[in-house]
Amino acid sequence: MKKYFRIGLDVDDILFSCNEYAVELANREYGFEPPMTIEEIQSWGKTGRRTDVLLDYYQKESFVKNQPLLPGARQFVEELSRRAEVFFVSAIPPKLMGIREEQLSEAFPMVPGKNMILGFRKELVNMDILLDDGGHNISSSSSAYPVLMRKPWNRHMTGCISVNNYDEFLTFLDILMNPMAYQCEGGTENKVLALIGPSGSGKTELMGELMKTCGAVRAKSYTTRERKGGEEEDAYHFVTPEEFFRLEQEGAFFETTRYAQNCYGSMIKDIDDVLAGGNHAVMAVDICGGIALKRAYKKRAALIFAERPKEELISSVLDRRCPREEKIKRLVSLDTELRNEEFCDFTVRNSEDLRKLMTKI
Ligand SMILES: Nc1ncnc2c1ncn2[C@@H]1O[C@H](COP(=O)(O)OP(=O)(O)OP(=O)(O)O)[C@@H](O)[C@H]1O
Ligand SMILES: Nc1nc2c(ncn2[C@@H]2O[C@H](COP(=O)(O)O)[C@@H](O)[C@H]2O)c(=O)[nH]1
Repeated sequence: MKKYFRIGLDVDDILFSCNEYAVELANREYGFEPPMTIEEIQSWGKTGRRTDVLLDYYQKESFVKNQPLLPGARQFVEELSRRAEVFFVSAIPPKLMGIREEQLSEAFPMVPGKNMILGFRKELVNMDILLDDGGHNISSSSSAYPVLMRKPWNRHMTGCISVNNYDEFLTFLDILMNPMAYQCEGGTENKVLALIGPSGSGKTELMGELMKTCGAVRAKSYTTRERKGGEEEDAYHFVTPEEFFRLEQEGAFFETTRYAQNCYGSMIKDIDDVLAGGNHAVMAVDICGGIALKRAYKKRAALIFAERPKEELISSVLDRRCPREEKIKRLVSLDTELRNEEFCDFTVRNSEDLRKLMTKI
């Protein structure tokens, strides 16, 4: 069967451990006290911090030769190869390209050598989907769907399609390849109504409307962000970053995301309790939350895109009572988020549209 999708996979920290392995070697070589952790890696290139020593490892032959294969990487590539044509897209210095080629052929014999694209100009690579952990590679990608693999060093990335692991990526691929299996339709069953859209698009307003007019009940999520001026006290469970990370470590969340440098997460029990109580569950999520909801609830999840003219979105963010830095991040991600409409089941412009939609579903 012809495989229609071309998927480009970054290699470092997608298939082989890179930053984590370098941190391990650096701690051994330099005896850092306290030991260096991957949480300290906050961006690419030299930063004037102790993590700069890591950059030397990436140039070493012995480093590339010994990078450990990440758990599940082989099965992931095998699975992808069954569904699509897989390419490796790896930024590697020219002198190390031969070693990378050997490393990839040995670990992934199912991918032909001609599908290795090695070099630093990733922005020229035009795949259907690119999976990469480098925020700069995602922002500059010419691929149709750049997907970010969430790692500590790309937490600043906002509004883009991102996944936390191989399973989430496979779900995203499935949604693209079999959209009809996920398309929300009418029926009597209560739904999970997920409002999606850029900052200021009216998600909170529409959520209030759904609660008032359709008896929908909000599944409240968790966030580490500060309550914004004028926001209701129970808009979220407002928690400290420490509390959020504790819950995350305990596996309490069924999905989490990062937005404008803050953490957000929701719990499946909160949604299921609303459904079990005989109501529609409603929540506002970013596109990553939308994908996670489709993974869990398939057709029962209605992704509703809140559309609003761009000028109004900008004006709404400028008026938001929150730190200036946060406003900038929200504005920068507007265009990326507008593109996410294509993954939603429905688009609404106002409460009138929403009321009409609710009579259909
Ligand atoms: N269609 C609309 N027309 C005019 N004003 C609107 C519209 N939708 C929302 N607003 C106003 O814009 C502001 C932002 O709306 P809202 O908080 O609902 O957006 P949001 O998508 O939840 O934003 P964020 O993700 O930033 O929290 C609010 O003051 C709201 O009253
Ligand atoms: N994936 C998830 N996204 C969430 C969740 N709670 C909120 N959000 C989305 O984050 C951004 C920012 O929210 P804001 O209230 O600070 O404007 C927005 O797109 C929300 O819809 C969640 O639990 N999971």
